[in-house]
Amino acid sequence: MPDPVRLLVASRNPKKLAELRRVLDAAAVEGIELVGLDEVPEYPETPETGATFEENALIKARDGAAATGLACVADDSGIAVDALNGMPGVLSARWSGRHGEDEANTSLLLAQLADVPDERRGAGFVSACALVLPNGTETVTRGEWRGVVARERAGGGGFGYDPVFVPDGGDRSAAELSPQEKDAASHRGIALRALVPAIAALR
Ligand SMILES: O=P(O)(O)OP(=O)(O)OP(=O)(O)OC[C@H]1O[C@@H](n2cnc3c(O)ncnc32)[C@H](O)[C@@H]1O
Ligand SMILES: [Mg+2]
Repeated sequence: MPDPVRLLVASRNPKKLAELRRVLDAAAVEGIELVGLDEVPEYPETPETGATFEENALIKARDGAAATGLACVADDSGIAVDALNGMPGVLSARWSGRHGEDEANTSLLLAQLADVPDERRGAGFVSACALVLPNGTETVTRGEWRGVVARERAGGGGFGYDPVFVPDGGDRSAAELSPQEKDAASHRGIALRALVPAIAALR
């Protein structure tokens, strides 16, 4: 058996990282070893200031591939709310001002939508996943998960806006789904599964 190909999974969000690993593991691509950012020397990271999810995912994956010489996969994601003309979008992680403050971000979104009636609370989680190879080859995929923004939080699973996002076709929030249920339907699950053929081709 040849040595496994090492694939860097570039995310600083432990809960998102766990989802990335779960979906890639479930795809059971043999001969690929997933490597986390804590297993490679630290490298400077370009700010995620792209105008689109695709640009930001590429920023993260290009940094990882260039710094380590490994193939690198990265996700950039967020929630696009219809009544806010697609915002927070690429600003989802820092909607309340600071990067990664889930509680404050969710509270602000609920407050902004307080007067929006039930029939206009549609939203979509969006994920762009990028795979960048050391030779410069780039592949980007996208997934979307439609639902509505609830009026209050429910559930303790997931992360980010999950407690206030109720996916279409059910009445539970994303934070009330099992990890497997979330992976099967989610934006990131869709985008990552679309990337699997390109990952399998690394071997
Ligand atoms: O950039 P990395 O290090 O991967 O981790 P991050 O958490 O900063 O991730 P993003 O920059 O892509 O920001 C995505 C934000 O969108 C939200 N988000 C994305 N996917 C989500 C999901 O599945 N459930 C809930 N919120 C999600 C969440 O608030 C994240 O902070
Ligand atoms: Mg980020």
